[in-house]
Amino acid sequence: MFTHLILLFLLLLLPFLLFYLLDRSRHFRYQQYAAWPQLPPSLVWGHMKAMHEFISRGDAKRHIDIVFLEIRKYMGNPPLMFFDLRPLQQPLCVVGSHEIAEQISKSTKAFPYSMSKSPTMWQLAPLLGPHSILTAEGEQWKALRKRFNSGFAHHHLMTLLPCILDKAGRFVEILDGYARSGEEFALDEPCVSLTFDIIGAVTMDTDLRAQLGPEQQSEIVCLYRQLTSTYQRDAGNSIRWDFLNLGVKRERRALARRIDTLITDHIQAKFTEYKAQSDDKPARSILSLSLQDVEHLDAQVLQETCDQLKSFLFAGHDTTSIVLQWTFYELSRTPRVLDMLRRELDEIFGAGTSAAVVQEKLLAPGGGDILRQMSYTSAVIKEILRLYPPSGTARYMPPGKGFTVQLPDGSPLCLDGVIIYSCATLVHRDEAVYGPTKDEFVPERWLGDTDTGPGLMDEKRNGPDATGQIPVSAWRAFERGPRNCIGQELANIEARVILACTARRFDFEKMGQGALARDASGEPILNARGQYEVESELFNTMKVTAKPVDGTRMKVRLAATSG
Ligand code: HEM
Repeated sequence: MFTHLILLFLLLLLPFLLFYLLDRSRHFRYQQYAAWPQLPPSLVWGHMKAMHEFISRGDAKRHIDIVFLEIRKYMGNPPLMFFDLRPLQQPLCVVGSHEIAEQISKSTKAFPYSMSKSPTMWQLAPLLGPHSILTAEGEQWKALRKRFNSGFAHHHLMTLLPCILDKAGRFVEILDGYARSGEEFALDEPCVSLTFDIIGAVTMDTDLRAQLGPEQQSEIVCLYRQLTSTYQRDAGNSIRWDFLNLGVKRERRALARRIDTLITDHIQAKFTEYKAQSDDKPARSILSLSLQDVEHLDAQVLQETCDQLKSFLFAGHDTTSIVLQWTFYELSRTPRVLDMLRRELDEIFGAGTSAAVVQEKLLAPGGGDILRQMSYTSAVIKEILRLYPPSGTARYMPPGKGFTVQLPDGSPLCLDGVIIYSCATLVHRDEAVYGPTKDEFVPERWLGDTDTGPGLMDEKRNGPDATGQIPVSAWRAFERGPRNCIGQELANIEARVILACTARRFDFEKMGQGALARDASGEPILNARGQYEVESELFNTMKVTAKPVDGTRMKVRLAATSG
């Protein structure tokens, strides 16, 4: 009898419960973020269904940034877009206006280190380590940045030029081999190996031997490659399901532990070596600089240093290899730019195109200044990073912090409680800033302004583009503010050196996706913008960062001018 009464009571309660849930859902879906620009939400699916529809309109492997570009256009170019992905993910706001992106990244009195990083970055903990500079906050982050800043300063990196040139020389040999054999290959592989070798030498003071192939490369490289591949299994998907896959999590933890052991052993050996070294022959790597003031290598310093080396390996190899791949591709289909670039390199380095010629010039007294003279080369790199930024930044402020930005129409918007994705791809392709050529490869737009550093925070230049100049905050491939990229100078030096060694020596030809279209006589078709037409567009896919979808399949030949 009593049980019946309870059942009856529950039955009577059910409509109220349903009404309450419906009311809450309505609030979540329709009212809570009603002021934010968004696609029409569905009561059940939020924006998941609408997003899925956009994704299905093209190749499902395209990077989510490309889908965001399409949604922004559909929505009439709002400065930011809200996506309700609850309950699968927290609400997401994608920012495409440089004025708002700048407010998110800059230091203010209330938020000196800018908005906090997003908790979604914890997915990368096995790759970066739990104490990574990329995810650290507050004073802990500040101390790490201080400890490593001097290692990434220009004058220190210039002392590492011989080692960068040495690795670039090996890269040229590998491409020479492909040119001789004429075989098709994925350019991603030699580019990643090259940047692995450079980052290993520059930061860890070790030869990772990544360019020597699978048999000879260091175990760290093999394990790191295995670990990154666990993040690429659902490449292209915007909603990541691997958080539900406990097997993948276990695999990542096991790989991360083995990498940690190798790196901590390496740090201990180097520490002993540095302490035994005489002061007149100091080691030059970023690791040695960071251990300079360390008297005793306790467990905490060891783990912290290990996490930073892992973070440098991750952040420092993938991004730069992407820049190289897109640069070689765009050069292969833009003869005007290739010609200008080669002319600049001829003027600076003379007629010979071998890596040895470049090495000799750059290592001669005053050689470092040559890198500064490479203005067209720098404009090419800056333009590639505008069109194909490998990553953006994801931030989050818990509810109640009061992190408020001003929208372009002057109204305030509190960003608390929402994952904020400041999307460099959207900012870099904003028609209001870059005009009708926003999607075109035009390095000339940067001539006279090839700097990729923080730039001056001039209010006028950050405001609407009244002067015709591109506002400094509208180029943010390395992000801006206190959490900007610590390795940007290294990336710039690497890219310039590698282009100096290769751009005149090789002609690349894209195979498959992005291959040149040809007329009836087999000649490539030059369009009005000075670019060869392609059969299908090459595009980025999500592989932790944004990478060309097919690994950039290429053939390479020795250029007619090479000698
Ligand atoms: C073209 C190459 C590169 C690009 C486009 C790039 C881009 C970026 C971006 C967008 C961020 C901000 C990430 C965020 O907010 O979550 C960042 C941070 C960072 N990058 Fe790079 N990066 C490049 C090369 C490098 C290199 C060569 C290194 C060398 C170690 C490096 C190390 C780092 C580190 C440690 C941070 C975190 C800085 C901090 O929070 O204090 N990056 N990078």
